Amino acid sequence: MPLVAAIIVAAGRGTRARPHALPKQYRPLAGRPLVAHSLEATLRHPAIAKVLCVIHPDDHAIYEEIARSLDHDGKLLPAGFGGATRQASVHAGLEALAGHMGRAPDIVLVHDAARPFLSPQLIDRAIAAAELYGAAVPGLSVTDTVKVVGADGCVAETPDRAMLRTVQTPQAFAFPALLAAHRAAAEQAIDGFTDDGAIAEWAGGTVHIFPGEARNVKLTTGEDFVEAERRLSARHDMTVRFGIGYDVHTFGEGDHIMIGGIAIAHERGIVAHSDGDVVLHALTDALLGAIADGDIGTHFPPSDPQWKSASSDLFLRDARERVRRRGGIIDNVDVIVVCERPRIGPHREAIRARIAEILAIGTGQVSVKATTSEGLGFTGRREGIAAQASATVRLPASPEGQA
Ligand SMILES: Nc1ccn([C@@H]2O[C@H](COP(=O)(O)OP(=O)(O)OP(=O)(O)O)[C@@H](O)[C@H]2O)c(=O)n1
Ligand SMILES: C[C@](O)(CO)[C@H](O)COP(=O)(O)O
Repeated sequence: MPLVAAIIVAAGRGTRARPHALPKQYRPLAGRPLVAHSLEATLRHPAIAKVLCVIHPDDHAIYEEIARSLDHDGKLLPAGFGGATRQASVHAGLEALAGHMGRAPDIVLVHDAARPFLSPQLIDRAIAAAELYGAAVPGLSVTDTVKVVGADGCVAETPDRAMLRTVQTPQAFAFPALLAAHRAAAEQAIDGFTDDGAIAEWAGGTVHIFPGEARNVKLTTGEDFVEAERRLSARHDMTVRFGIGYDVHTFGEGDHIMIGGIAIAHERGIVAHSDGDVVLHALTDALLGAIADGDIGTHFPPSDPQWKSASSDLFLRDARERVRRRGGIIDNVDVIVVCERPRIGPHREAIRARIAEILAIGTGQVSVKATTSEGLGFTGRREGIAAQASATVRLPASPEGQA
């Protein structure tokens, strides 16, 4: 059995997918950052022993959070830092693999973080082709007629489309040969290869083509994200689930309170075992309700000292992961805060952004509202604060999703 490693290249800036607050590989797709889809596909594949993601140094914190959320049994290696071009990023990944793995892999797959629809069958074909040929890329026949256009903007040539293929990733190679080709290109300062097949070819190798998959598209523009979301939401094997949550905390000593993961200055603090964030607690219960998985107290008992003063984003992240492990997608969450003071309006956008970040969804999927209780009851008497939340989740209609 060959030792197989995969490199996921995720160090680009996603300029063609802008404007968006995040580089495209961290932008949510079906409730998960884009890069998490490719990472999961490779981590789950039994023939791949190690996975290494190449990231931009500026993205270290966001990537580490995603890496922590993945089940990988030690299969995910520490991230490598990429370069200014895709070629430089792949080279950095190959060098990192050579350094991190006691025994260098026999075969390496190089895959774009921007291709989230990577199937196990395509990985199987890539590994088989690399074993057989040493260098192989997935290709699709061209169904449109392709023109070569001259500098004058007019057609210069119409190549025979039977000879043309569009190529995708994962591209698969004998590891030593691809590393040597990248090193040779770097030594000669030859840059600008847009795929690894081209580097292998430049180094004198023969590159084979195996069948790619039409669904294995690369998300390059904002429209590609819209289309990918549409494809995923058009799945008929998902069922819509709805959950609610409610939480109350008493005001006590202190000078701030946590609301939706944001510290807000206030003349009172909160009495609680954790940080007492009613918004994150209500949202946690809403998500757990949607998947019928108990409540926040079931998973984080207040009697357990380890949750003393815990930051409540931990609870919400746990609920998010429970949804994900069932193959679920968070469609939207809505929360209403009930208090006379502090005023929530000035903090609303910060709270929405923080919740969206914790849940790895878009801010457009997060609603935050507030009301007073007109002086009535415990909130009216300013003795405490309450929050109600709802969540809509889609779960696979399969037994695993419903279990
Ligand atoms: N310096 C770079 C450039 C690209 N990539 C990765 O290569 C893959 C394919 O590149 P592309 O889709 O072009 O991504 P970007 O370079 O980020 O996009 P753009 O060209 O629009 O900026 C992506 O997963 C991207 O993160 C990389 O690791 N390092
Ligand atoms: C590697 C690749 O995905 C194969 O089609 C493609 O060449 C990457 O190009 P990009 O400009 O870096 O997106």
